[in-house]
Amino acid sequence: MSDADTRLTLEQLHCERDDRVLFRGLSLTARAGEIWQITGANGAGKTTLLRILVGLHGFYDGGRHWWQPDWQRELLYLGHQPGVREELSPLENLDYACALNAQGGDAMAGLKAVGLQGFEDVPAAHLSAGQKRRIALARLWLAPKAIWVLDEPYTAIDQDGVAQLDARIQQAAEAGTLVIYTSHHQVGEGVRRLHLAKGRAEVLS
Ligand SMILES: Nc1ncnc2c1ncn2[C@@H]1O[C@H](COP(=O)(O)OP(=O)(O)OP(=O)(O)O)[C@@H](O)[C@H]1O
Repeated sequence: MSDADTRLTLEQLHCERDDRVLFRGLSLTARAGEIWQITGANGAGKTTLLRILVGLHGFYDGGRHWWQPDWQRELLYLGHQPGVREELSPLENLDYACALNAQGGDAMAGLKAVGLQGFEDVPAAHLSAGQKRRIALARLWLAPKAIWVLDEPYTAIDQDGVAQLDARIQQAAEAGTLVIYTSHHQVGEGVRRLHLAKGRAEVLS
């Protein structure tokens, strides 16, 4: 691997919330084509770490991190909540998200890929939790981005959807995308693991 493959570097990151250390001394390098799963118990700091990485959690206590140049243009971030507007349809939600994030692609094809064909014009308020999550996930099937940061992407997704998402993540990584996600699922083969626990952050694989 060359330096050109480096997408993200963390150097001695340290974060406390409410006087509780979430992680300290967190250093790692994440490269193109790697898949990183962040694990840890509820409240361990997984969401906080992702929000720090994408610039949504401005205050933290030490260390630094930096991305490849132009990372914001290359970032596809899906937060802990599906982030859909209830009054809009899946198609409108996806168009809106793509416009906000400068992402192109065929929205209908994305919705079809996540099994929402036939629901494209139904207000999101009338959809199930899993279907709302699928609206957000449809972006993974649109124009490619070099960096995916996904907070609990498997939440509310059924077994077939989980298998499909696993395959999509693998496919993206094979095409060079760096994928970082949080999940309580078992860590898959070839996936690197960062575990947060009791103020410690350990790279386990
Ligand atoms: N809005 C907030 N204000 C203050 N502290 C918060 C806030 N949100 C979370 N925390 C604290 O930060 C810690 C880490 O929360 P975070 O959401 O990052 O955990 P997590 O590992 O993602 O948990 P989960 O698996 O439950 O999603 C928690 O212990 C919580 O007490």
